[in-house]
This record gives sequence, structure tokens and C-alpha cells, in this order.
Amino acid sequence: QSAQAGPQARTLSSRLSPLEAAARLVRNNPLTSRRDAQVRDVPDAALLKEYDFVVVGGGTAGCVLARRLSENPSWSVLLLEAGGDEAVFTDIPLLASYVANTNYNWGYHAQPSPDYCRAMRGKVCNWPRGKVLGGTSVLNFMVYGRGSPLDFDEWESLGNPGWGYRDVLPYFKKSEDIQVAALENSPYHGRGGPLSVQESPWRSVMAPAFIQAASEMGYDVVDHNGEHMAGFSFTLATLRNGSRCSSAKAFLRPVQHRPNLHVAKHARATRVLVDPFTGVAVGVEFVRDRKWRVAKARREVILSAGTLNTPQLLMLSGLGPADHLRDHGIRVVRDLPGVGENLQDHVSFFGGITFMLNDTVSVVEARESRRLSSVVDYWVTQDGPLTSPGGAEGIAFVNTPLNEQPARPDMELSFGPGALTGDSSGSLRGLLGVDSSFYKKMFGGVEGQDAFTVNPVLLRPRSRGRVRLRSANPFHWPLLFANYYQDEHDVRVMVEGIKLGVALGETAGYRRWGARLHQRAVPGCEHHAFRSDQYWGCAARTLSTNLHHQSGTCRMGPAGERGAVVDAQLRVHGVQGLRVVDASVMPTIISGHPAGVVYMIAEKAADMIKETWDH
Ligand SMILES: Cc1cc2nc3c(=O)[nH]c(=O)nc-3n(C[C@H](O)[C@H](O)[C@H](O)COP(=O)(O)OP(=O)(O)OC[C@H]3O[C@@H](n4cnc5c(N)ncnc54)[C@H](O)[C@@H]3O)c2cc1C
Repeated sequence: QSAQAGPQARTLSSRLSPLEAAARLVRNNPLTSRRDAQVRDVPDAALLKEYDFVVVGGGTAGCVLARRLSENPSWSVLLLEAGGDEAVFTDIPLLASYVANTNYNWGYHAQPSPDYCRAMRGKVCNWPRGKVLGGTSVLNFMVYGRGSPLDFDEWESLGNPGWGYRDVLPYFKKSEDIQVAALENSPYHGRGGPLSVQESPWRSVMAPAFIQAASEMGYDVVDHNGEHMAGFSFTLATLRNGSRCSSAKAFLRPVQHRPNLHVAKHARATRVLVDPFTGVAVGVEFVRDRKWRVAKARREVILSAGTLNTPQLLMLSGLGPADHLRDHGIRVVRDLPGVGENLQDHVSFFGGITFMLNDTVSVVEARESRRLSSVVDYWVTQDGPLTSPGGAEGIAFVNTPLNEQPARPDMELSFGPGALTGDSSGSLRGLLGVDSSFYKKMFGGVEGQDAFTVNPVLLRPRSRGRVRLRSANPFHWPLLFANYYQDEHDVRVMVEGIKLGVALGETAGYRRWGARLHQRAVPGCEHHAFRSDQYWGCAARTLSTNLHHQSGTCRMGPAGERGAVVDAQLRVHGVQGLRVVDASVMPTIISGHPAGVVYMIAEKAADMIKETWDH
């Protein structure tokens, strides 16, 4: 099993000769290696009047499309991205939560609600999204997953031919370059694709306890992306040489000099131009350097602006729920009631299951940042704690007693060798938006102490949120409604998941380190008996963190079906020359981490587009 074969915690460069270390330092030095991270920006004067394809959003999906479509030298492709280039620090896996606290994040948050996110500032959940080439793949925690094969069979059964597991598996493999020795010959993994997938080269000394817990909890150690999803594993992540492998790094940068590919950075699309009479998408209006411009598309416009921005752009273009558009004075081109609806996300309970430790075995930020060896390890040997993807060291997909499909787990338990107690810079709190008075009540007195976290994640929520326009002004944020736990069933499943998460932290391997559940009640839930179902239900609605896996707001479905926005070819219903290719097309959220699925969707879409035009 790959998960058992990986390296154990170790330190540093003592394994290298001084000469080797110096050579690596020069090669990996952030100051000398950054030039490759700059993507050539097309100056205004060089913009063409018309392109074959205009792709909006140079994010996770958009970079894949830019690469694949420009493989045909006779096609011209324009990629419009609202953000700029990645930075040195965005590459460092352990700093993932910092990135959300910078301008690389659009900075969205959901509308307040009394029913969830009560622990957050203003009772609003933060919904970070990447505003940078590479999009949210530059902000994310890099976990590489695909969900269950049954997720895709469900997509197909919902009227989307060509999206069953046997159809999509080749596209997962196409994008992937698996770099885990034990998986290289697996029929479920690809080699030689642009996207590097690795296990973190470094692990905490607690990591074996996680794998040991599998048998105690009745599970196997598995490759989650292989035959059986249920079970435990160390985290598989989109890493290259211990650094983040974003979509821009994997797909765009290596081909940026193709003469038929133009990339416009800091270019913000404001609407798709659709001829109201013919229903043909003819181009995109965008703003760069405060000037309004139009890029025309001969063949297609492709929206890859993500789950929150793609429906906003469609609505601004007159494609959406007619009444809602009229309320904002937008001329209705096509009444598409499903645009912005069906929003699904993975709500979680990060910080709610914190285990205090007797030993200095966890990752405590203040301690780590003083340890020069971690920095040297990272730059010289591409090893050490900084290579840990956002701190998520192990992942288990398990079944709560409420799950009716054991082959398709309904709960994830992720193990992090650190906790909110060690968040001295506040970057994790900043990412989540946790209110400071809540933090003090919950963790006051134990800040800086060793602890670890088990984070339960509700994989298949029944609740649905939505995206709506705040106004017809394209620079106004959309209104985002999370609606977590709107369906009471979701609370019941989460409560069962929390109990499994607590059981995980109480297994023998962790007891060895003196692990004990942080006993302080979640503020606002003190009136329930600690550890009762009522208590956990209240705690879940209070500390409703989420994994930022928002999907489904332009869902795929057959023509004529109310709520369907795109067909199985990802073409917008009722419009010609317009596709959506990003996380918004998922009809149902997958039971895992979605970025791998977004890559697959984009690879498949590129082939569908080529089939349409390649003759
Ligand atoms: C903090 C965080 C952690 C996560 N962790 C994981 C994880 O570990 N594993 C995982 O699988 N998933 C994770 N995710 C989710 C995952 O990264 C996303 O689902 C995925 O990247 C979405 O891809 P996308 O192509 O749909 O959108 P994005 O990657 O968000 O791309 C959209 C792009 O469009 C651009 N754009 C938007 N509007 C406009 C406009 N008007 N004009 C021009 N450009 C525009 C944006 O700037 C962006 O670059 C995480 C997400 C977050 C926020």
C-alpha cells in the first residue's frame, strides 16, 4: 500500500554533501527561479480583433483549456484572467492558509445566517476563491482526489451521457503524472501528464498513528482513487518537488510561448456578448487598465470563471432566471432558471475536534517559524514540514450509520498534525473567519500548546445554496447563500461523523502521545450535555467551517429539464457558441475533493470542443 510505504518524519540536509546542498539552493532559490512563474501578458496593442476561442478565467479549468485548445496551431486562443501571476510564498504547501489572507483571494463571503457559521465574524462564512493565474488551485490545500466512481455513474444517470466513471477515468489519467512509486503501475493512475501528484515527502511523528487507526476502526489502508474509496491513506496532493503544482504551473506556463495563445492578465470579463435575436455568443466584454474592451470569438466563448463567478457572468449577460434579471433591469436573452441554483459545498467542523497532547509532536506555528532548518529543508532538499499540503496529513473516507451506499462513503475525516491552538499568526482563523472572542472562549489558555485536529466533512449534503446578483454592476460581489444544514438530515449525518472523528482521535496510536479531547464546550452550546448528539448538532451549526468545494451552480442536465443550464457537451442551453467548463457544471457534488475532478472536466471538455471543430 502506498500509504504505508512513504517516508517518516525526518530532518534535513545532513543527508547532502555541502556541494550538493549549495547546488540545490541555487537551483531552487526563490529569487533565481521565479522568472518561470511569470506568464507573458499580451499587451493591448497586440490583442487580436477576433480569436477562435475566448476563455474567461485562467483558473484550474481555464489553464487546461488554454493549453489543450492551443495545441492546434491553426486556432487562436485568448485567455482572460482577472488576477496576475503566482508568488514565491503561494508555492509553499504549509502556507496554504496564508494565501487566502492576501489579494490572491477574491475575498467573498456568504450571506449571514442564524443557522450556521455562528462562530464566524458577523456570522458569515468566508468563501475564498483564487484571483490569480491558476485560480483556486493557487489557494487550495492541494489534496488530490476524485470522489467515488458512483458519483460519476450518478451524473450519467441524471441524463448526462458520456459522464459515467468508465468515460471519465481516461481523462483523470490524462492530466496526471503520479509520482508515488507504489501507484505508478496502477490502472487508476496516469503517468506523464502535466499535473504532478505526490505524497508530501515529510510527515509528522504522529502520522503512523493515523494509519494504525484504520484497522482499529474497521477500515483498510487504500488508494482512495483506486478500486475502493473507503479507507485510510496519507494525503495524495498536487505537489511537484515538494512545492504546490498549480494549474498554471502544470498546464499554462510550459506552453505560454505558443504564438497562437494570448494570455491577458488583470483582465476582468464583465459579460458575454450574445446576439439576442440569433442566440449566438459572439464575444466577451472585459475591462483592463480601466478601459473597456471587446474580444470577439469566431467559434466559441468558454466560461471557466468558477462556481461563483460563472453564474454571475451568465446573469449579467441576460442568461438566467428571467424574473431575477428583470428585477435588476437586465434584458433577458434566455430564461435559464437554473443559473446560480443547486449550489453544493462540503461543510465541515474544523477546530471542533481538537486533541491536546503531552508531547511536542505536533506542528505549532510559532515553534516552526523559529526553526531555520525547516526553511533550509524546503529550499534545499524540498523536504520538511513546509512541504505538508496545508497541514492535511491523512484522509479517511468512512461510512456513518446513516449511509445507505457503503461503497460511496458519506463522511471524510482528515487528520492534521496541528490545531487552531497553534495558529499564532491567525492565518487559519483568517481563512475561516473565526471571531476573535469565540476563539478566546474556546482556546484561551491553551494557545501555543501542542494539539492535533480531526476534521469531519459532510460529503453528500442534501442542502442547496445559491448565487444571485447583488446588482447589474459587474464589479459588485454576487450574493452567496450557503444554506448549510438547511436539511436536518445533514446535521444528523454530521453528528455521526463527529462521533467517528472523536473515536479516531481516541485510538491507541494517539493515546501514546497523551491525546485527550479538548473539553471546553463550543461557545453557545454550553447548555447541552457535552458530547451528546444535541451538543454536537449545536456545535456543527456554530463552527460550520467548510472545504470551499462550492459546485453545481450551472448544472449539467438534458434540455427541457428545469434547472439544467448546460447539456452533456457543456453547451449552455438555448445559446450557440457558449460553453461552461468549471466546477459549476457538476450536477451533484462529488464525495471527495473536487480539484482533480475540475481538471478531468476541462480535459474532457477540450476533447469535446476539438471534436466539434476539428474537421
Ligand atoms: C482554501 C481552499 C482550499 C481548497 N482545498 C482543496 C483541496 O485540497 N483539494 C481540492 O480538490 N479542492 C480544494 N479546493 C477547491 C478547489 O480548489 C476548487 O474546487 C477548484 O480549484 C475550482 O476550479 P474552477 O476552475 O472551477 O475555478 P477557479 O480555479 O476558481 O478558476 C476561476 C478563475 O476565473 C477567474 N475569474 C473569475 N471571474 C472572472 C472575470 N469576471 N474575469 C476574468 N477572470 C475571472 C478567477 O480569478 C480564477 O482564476 C479548495 C478551495 C479553497 C478556496
